[in-house]
Amino acid sequence: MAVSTSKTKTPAGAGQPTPMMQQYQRIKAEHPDKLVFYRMGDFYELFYDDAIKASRLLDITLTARGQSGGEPIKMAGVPFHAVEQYLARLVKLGESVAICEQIGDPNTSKGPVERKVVRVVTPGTLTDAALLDDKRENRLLALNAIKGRLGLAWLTLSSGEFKLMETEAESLLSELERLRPAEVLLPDDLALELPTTAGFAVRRLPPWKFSIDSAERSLTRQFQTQDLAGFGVERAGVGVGCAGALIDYARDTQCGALPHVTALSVESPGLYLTLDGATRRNLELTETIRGESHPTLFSLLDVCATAMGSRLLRHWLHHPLRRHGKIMRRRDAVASLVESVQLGDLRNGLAQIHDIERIAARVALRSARPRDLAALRDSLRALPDLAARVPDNALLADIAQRIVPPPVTLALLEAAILDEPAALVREGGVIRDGYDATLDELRAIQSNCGDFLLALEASERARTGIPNLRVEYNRVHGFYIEVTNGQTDKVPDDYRRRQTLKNAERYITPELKAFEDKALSAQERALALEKSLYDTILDTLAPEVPALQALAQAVAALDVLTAFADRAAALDWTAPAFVDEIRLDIEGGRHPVVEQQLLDAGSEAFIANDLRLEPQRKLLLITGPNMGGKSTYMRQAALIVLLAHCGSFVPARRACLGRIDRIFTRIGASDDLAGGRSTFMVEMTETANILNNASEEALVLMDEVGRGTSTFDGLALAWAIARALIEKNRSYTLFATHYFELTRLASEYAQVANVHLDAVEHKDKIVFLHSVEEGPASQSYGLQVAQLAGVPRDTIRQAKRHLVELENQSVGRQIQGDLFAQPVPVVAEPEPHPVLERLAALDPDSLTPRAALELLYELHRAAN
Ligand SMILES: Nc1ncnc2c1ncn2[C@@H]1O[C@H](COP(=O)(O)OP(=O)(O)OP(=O)(O)O)[C@@H](O)[C@H]1O
Repeated sequence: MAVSTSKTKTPAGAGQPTPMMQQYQRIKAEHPDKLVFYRMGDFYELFYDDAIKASRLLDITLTARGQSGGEPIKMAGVPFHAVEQYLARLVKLGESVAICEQIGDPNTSKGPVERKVVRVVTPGTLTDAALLDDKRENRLLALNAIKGRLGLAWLTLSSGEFKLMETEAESLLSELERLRPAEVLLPDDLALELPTTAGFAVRRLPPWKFSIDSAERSLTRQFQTQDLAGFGVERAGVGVGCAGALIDYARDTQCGALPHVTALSVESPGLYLTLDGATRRNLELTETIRGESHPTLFSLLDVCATAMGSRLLRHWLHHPLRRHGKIMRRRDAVASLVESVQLGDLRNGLAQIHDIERIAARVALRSARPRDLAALRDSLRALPDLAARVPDNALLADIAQRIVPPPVTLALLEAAILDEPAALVREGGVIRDGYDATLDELRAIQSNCGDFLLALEASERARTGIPNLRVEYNRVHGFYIEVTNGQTDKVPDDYRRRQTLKNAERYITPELKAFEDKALSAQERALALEKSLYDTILDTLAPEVPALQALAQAVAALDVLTAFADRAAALDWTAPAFVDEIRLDIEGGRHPVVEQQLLDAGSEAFIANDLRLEPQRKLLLITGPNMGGKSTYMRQAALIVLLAHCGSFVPARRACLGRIDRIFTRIGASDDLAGGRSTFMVEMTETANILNNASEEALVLMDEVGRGTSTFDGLALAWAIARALIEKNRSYTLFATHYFELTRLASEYAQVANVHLDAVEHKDKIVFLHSVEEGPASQSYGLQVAQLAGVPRDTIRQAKRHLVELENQSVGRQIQGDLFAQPVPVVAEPEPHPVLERLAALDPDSLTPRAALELLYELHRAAN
């Protein structure tokens, strides 16, 4: 727990606020929605409500100091040297912080030292290495919706990537899942509920910030262009408005320009396979359903040697390509890498490369530290060797061509920066000897210091006859001559006492004083000179930033392709083939993550399975016992398709993929309690999305749809949904179900086939075979699985008895058979109403008028 002990002026006195508090209030008024970290000496202090909030969020002590306007001033503080760790925590909690530094000189200023907000830290605009996750992009996103059109613009400040798109308003949630922003900006008059559990901070801005006019002004100013014609954004009006709001916001947070954000590009929706939010979650691409980072497809594949590679891999997994041409370029590059004898060396070479992308951004933002520049230099130096190892292939040759170090940058860094520079410029020890003559001279004065002191010591010993006299230096007292107490009577007249110790006296002489002045001023001047040389180096590097960013992208792509090759070789994956047809043909397919888990656990080997879908066989009804492997089989199909579309090899013996435009999944039960939707409601919302949007090129996975409601409702729904998928959507469909009745669809439709996962009973135990066979399953083994799970034997026995009763009843009534008799299912035969029974039984001709009237009253009573 940090306790503020700042000794600087306390805001004191009742009545009028002190000048310092007036200054604080002025600054706070400009940042009402942020926590203001107000620098006071060695602390950042927070006041009033900010202090209360920070003390709660950061668990720091809340104090009160002095009064302002008759009220005690609440205050909390954090030490300046630990500020990063507090910022990291606040930003994680979605807070934004304005950092207000002392920029005036406390010794010369009258009244409070001049202070200014020098940067604003918000969740979506982080660039500090200490606050960023190496393996994840940090995105700021702005969105708006006008007349059913959704505009989105997003910026990754740590790389300069700036994009926009326009799409239908319904895509909002899936786009948020795809882009995973850290912070979202939207107009404050937009009536839109964003998911509260999505892990991003939300900031509402005045609507005019999103206007096209304002956006054009901000964007042309940013890019220094006359208009936006060169960016191809004319047809994305809502998106342009978002881009404008976003760039203004990002500039404000950095309190200055963003020189590395040099272009804006439009992302067209048809570029990637569409994956909705549920699908991304269900397939556990980068996070498990429980939100953990392991085991996922990403954790299996991420053997990238650089952080840039890891981030690009994450991006590729969420953006599988659609066009076969581009995919095959990547796949062929992976194939050449798999074949290459240099693969190991390439990976070692990549491991030498630091995070050029983020360093370049810090250069642009002028926050690059000396060690960033040293790391940049070492990385650039390693590039030619890396490029030389790239095997011969079209895409790889393109990449190799782009990983050439910019010669001027490398030469400058090699000449200017020490091999291992100090962490901070103000400590000195950053600029290499020989880079600047004046700096060399100033440094020579300091390093000659030692010789001078030794010579002076010898001559003073000779002059005074004091053999143990010493000439020394310390930071507090400067230079001095030390004489032990027994010898002080020998001290000459020109010695002036500087300090008295217990056993010795320390003196200074005019000669030593003159040397001290020269040495200390040389040191100060050297530090100031290093600082200004460093600033000039940053200036010189700034125009190179776009080239460094392009270079970083190329290194990242090489890294991901190399990681794909490593995985392909290590995990025995094969290159997929692509055809321009409707077909999905997988031989010996495996689920990559489940397979690895089985391997890690040392259990039985994963059973590979085939899958064939084509226009004459478009829907597979998958039956089989619980735990049989239905979900695994379905998910592995989606993962193989997705991996293939990323350019990776796939876990199969052979795979041939036709045209696919989307992957939909309706898998597993998940309550969306925060969104106020029950399991069944989530299930039906996802199903509605599929039925409304899946085309014949979509891959649809339906896992036990209908199980969230009563048996008959569920069965009837599953039946109708399957028919819609066959007749209307005609998508590639895998439909797992426990409703055996659905297996009859195969006799009704030629495009439907039954497959099942097998199990056998062995000595009252069930053994899962995990192999997919043609035809429907013969039984469900539900009770055996329950027994396996440890349900008490008594309960299992009772269940068995009840099962027999149920089966007898259902045979007697033949209820489920009716479902398939007609296109419109009759779910259950209703019990005949007593009134109807009575009416059916009577003979109207035999009734008197009076008896008829009485009967009418009687029936009326019965009906009510
Ligand atoms: N092909 C396979 N080879 C080896 N083990 C497998 C295979 N498929 C599945 N398994 C194992 O069986 C477990 C259960 O598989 P899965 O969840 O796919 O079953 P399921 O049929 O969907 O069950 P439920 O109907 O209860 O949802 C997996 O966690 C995995 O350990």
